[in-house]
Amino acid sequence: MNTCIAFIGGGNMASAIIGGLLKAGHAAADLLVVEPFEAQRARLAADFGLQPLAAADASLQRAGLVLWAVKPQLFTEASLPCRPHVQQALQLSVMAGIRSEGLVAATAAQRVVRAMPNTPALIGQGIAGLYARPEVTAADRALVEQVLRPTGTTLWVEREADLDAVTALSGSGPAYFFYIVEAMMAAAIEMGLSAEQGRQLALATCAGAAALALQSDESPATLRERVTSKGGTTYAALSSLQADGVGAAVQRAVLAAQQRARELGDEFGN
Ligand SMILES: NC(=O)C1=CN([C@@H]2O[C@H](COP(=O)(O)OP(=O)(O)OC[C@H]3O[C@@H](n4cnc5c(N)ncnc54)[C@H](OP(=O)(O)O)[C@@H]3O)[C@@H](O)[C@H]2O)C=CC1
Ligand SMILES: O=C(O)[C@@H]1CCC=N1
Repeated sequence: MNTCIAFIGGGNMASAIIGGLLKAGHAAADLLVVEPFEAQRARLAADFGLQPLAAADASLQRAGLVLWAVKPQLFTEASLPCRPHVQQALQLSVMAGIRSEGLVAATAAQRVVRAMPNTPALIGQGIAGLYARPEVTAADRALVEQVLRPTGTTLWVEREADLDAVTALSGSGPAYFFYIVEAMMAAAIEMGLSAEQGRQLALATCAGAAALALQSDESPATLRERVTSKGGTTYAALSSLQADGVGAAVQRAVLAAQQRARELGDEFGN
């Protein structure tokens, strides 16, 4: 891929994608980054050998793809100085909640793809939901897939509103998982294991369970039943989870994230 890519915002998500692109052989000279925060520019220079710009300038016109990775709250401010330079490029946004109409309005570009990645992208094991506006070509879609491939897998959705569900499920999802692991670790300590033993046992169990579910033809419900001996320990734990309404609470939590994604869209996304 010899497209020049400009990143607007060089934080966590941008760094995950930049790291993947460089590993996949993309030339550093064909990566531009606009990053106003000096310490972050220094980090990008040290980690990737890049020379980020402190502010947008005409060099952005080299970019065939502009990747938006600032916080949604800062999008309007970040887009103003970029607007004169990016109209011809394909726009790829990873910002939660900024709708594609808002991207068209702010950049005056027509070809806009929204992506919702997640933090396992940092180790190439992310999953990103993707939505393309009708003006986006098949070649544009292929380029987006190529850019995100080093960060993990991708999944296209047909309706833009579905990205709010993707955000709630897989975008924020790693945090739900860490929350459960934290609770398992706290229980380990309560039962007299060390924090490190608890961490190892909880994480290896979760990683193994996820790998098993991914490889198996059986549903997660069937796999759960296989762990659960009649009158045994798992049954005791699952009964406690059920009595505490944990399943319903998780569903409500995911819907709360979807609602927040919609609100961000209403606030910032046009
Ligand atoms: N973290 C996650 O799990 C996920 C995040 N996202 C989305 O990715 C986007 C980035 O998130 P994340 O990487 O975590 O955030 P970060 O805060 O790490 O990165 C954003 C970067 O943009 C910089 N920035 C601020 N203002 C401007 C500007 N005017 N022009 C250019 N750059 C600017 C920030 O600098 P400074 O620090 O000085 O403000 C910061 O370095 C968000 O929109 C988020 O919704 C999507 C999926 C998952
Ligand atoms: O919390 C957030 O808003 C972002 C979007 C998905 C993950 N982090």
